[in-house]
Amino acid sequence: MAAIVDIRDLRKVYSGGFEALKGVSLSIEEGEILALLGPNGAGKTTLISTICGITNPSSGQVLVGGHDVVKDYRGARAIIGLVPQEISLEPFTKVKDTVAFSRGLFGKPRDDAAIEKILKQLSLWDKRNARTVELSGGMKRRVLIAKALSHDPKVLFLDEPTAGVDVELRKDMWDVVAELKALGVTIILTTHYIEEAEAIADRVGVINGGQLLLVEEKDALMQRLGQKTLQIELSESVTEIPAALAAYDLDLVKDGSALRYTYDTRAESTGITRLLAAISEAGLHLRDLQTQQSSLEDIFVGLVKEGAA
Ligand SMILES: Nc1ncnc2c1ncn2[C@@H]1O[C@H](COP(=O)(O)OP(=O)(O)OP(=O)(O)O)[C@@H](O)[C@H]1O
Repeated sequence: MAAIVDIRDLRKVYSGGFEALKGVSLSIEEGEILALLGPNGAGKTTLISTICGITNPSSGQVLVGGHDVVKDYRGARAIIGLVPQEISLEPFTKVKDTVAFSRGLFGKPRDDAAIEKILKQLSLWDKRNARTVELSGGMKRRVLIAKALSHDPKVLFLDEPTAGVDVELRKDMWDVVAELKALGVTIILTTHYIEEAEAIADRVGVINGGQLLLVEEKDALMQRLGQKTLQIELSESVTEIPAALAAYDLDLVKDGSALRYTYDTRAESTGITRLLAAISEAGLHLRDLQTQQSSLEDIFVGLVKEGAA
């Protein structure tokens, strides 16, 4: 698959001197869903705004469909749909008119059939004559997506599409994203929620402090997030892991006074029962047990440490 978005060493220093992007490089394939995961202030919105040509980069380059977003803004913007974080709609305009107006802004000729198709895709057809002020929050978000799709973009950016949205509506939004992907739209979304990335993304990028810490296939990343450790404190320290326990993924920690077992919470069996029996059979006695779940936080910390090493 070809890259539809190509980001090369992108840096953004805001006028006050704050460096919000510190050299981000990333290629996004046509047809994929990429979730950019990161805490508040990580630089997600700055990255999306720069790709969409709303914020100018301090250095580096972004190509969308081969168009440079600075030198050929119109060419790039024509194939980009952007759903901003904030809901801002003309309250008294009808749904179908607000979507048709967005299409006009891109210089596209009026096309009632195209607007009908988009409204039907987003389950808004029944509401086409409603004024946006009359809609629920979830419907308003759908209207924003319809507006972003009105000029038939190839790439859709969703900036925190489910921030402050309840669980049911969030799932609804995930279905919408899946349907758009099925239509061949490339989707880049930002989120704070790991479960959101898990539910819909093909790849996940983790961004923090203006740096892209990793970009990985979702399945591989989630496997790491699903790992848990069990720390087995021993009554008496050992100098090495007994040969009888070689089959288990164990590390000797705390100067031999504890064993650390790493397991996958998603596996059918964690192997803990067998491990504890094997430890007992090997003649070791337990003093205490502790479990710890690896979290995105751990991954951040691990990555930041690796970066600093
Ligand atoms: N116009 C601006 N001028 C100066 N600093 C800014 C500006 N916009 C954003 N920043 C700073 O850049 C950093 C990244 O902000 P950005 O909005 O990109 O983060 P984010 O990851 O989208 O966060 P959130 O999840 O809170 O939306 C923040 O520290 C923010 O305060």
